[in-house]
Amino acid sequence: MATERFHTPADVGVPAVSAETMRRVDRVAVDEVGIELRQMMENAGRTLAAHVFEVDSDSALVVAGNGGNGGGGLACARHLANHDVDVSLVLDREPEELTGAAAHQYRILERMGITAGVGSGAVSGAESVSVVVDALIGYGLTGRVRDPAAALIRAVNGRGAPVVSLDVPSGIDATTGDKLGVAVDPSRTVTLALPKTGLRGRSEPLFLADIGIPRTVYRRLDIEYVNPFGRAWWVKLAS
Ligand SMILES: NC(=O)C1=CN([C@@H]2O[C@H](COP(=O)(O)OP(=O)(O)OC[C@H]3O[C@@H](n4cnc5c(N)ncnc54)[C@H](O)[C@@H]3O)[C@@H](O)[C@H]2O)[C@@H](O)CC1
Ligand SMILES: [K+]
Repeated sequence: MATERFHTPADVGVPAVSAETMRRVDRVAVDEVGIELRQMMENAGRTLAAHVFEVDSDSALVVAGNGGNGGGGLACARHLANHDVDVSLVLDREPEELTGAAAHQYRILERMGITAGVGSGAVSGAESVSVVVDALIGYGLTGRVRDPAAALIRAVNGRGAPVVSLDVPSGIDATTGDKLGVAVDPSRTVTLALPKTGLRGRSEPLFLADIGIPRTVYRRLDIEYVNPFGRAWWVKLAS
């Protein structure tokens, strides 16, 4: 099967990958090349913050889950706060239940004096939100979206504020593009490293962020890759 490609404005073709292939890319980057997940996450969070600035930089609500997607969103929250954005935070679980990279990122925010609300009521009740960051679920979605994430997604859509989704809109299967029950309806999506096949044909603008994965990673996996970024840190993509 021919590789599906997205295209940059300069007409560079970028291969689209399934969740499974993306997971392999991440694994090779970490295990074979020695790039730590937190390094990539820092780049993801910073670029995501830059996109929030482009949409509106007054006040942001970051909605985060417990995986790598949530970790990127929490890193973004830190960058936003450092740049004087009024940040509020909502998690899909109690902070004590966070694990791994998400717990690490959250602990930093706590020490900065930023604490999270939990659940959909905290999304609906948050005051003055000019943009929402959707970092609930990325390519790690498994099966139909369950509560409390499902209720959080409905509450995010219900706010009517512009939404920036990290990697894939939460609730969309990264490989197939299927809505698994309920999904965030973003005003833009910032996907990481390579576009996911499930993002093909979506109506919101799509951007590809450079999270620092060198081409040797793609070469090791026989993924045909030409630098799509030029000298920039992100690029717009068309499918
Ligand atoms: N190179 C990398 O590995 C990087 C990955 N990053 C992000 O990490 C993501 C992948 O991370 P993970 O594999 O941890 O997975 P995700 O973070 O995509 O998904 C796991 C989260 O989704 C929830 N979830 C999954 N299925 C659900 C369902 N059916 N109903 C309700 N909740 C559900 C889990 O409870 C958990 O909170 C990517 O999409 C990307 O955004 C970034 O943080 C940067 C670096
Ligand atoms: K997301």
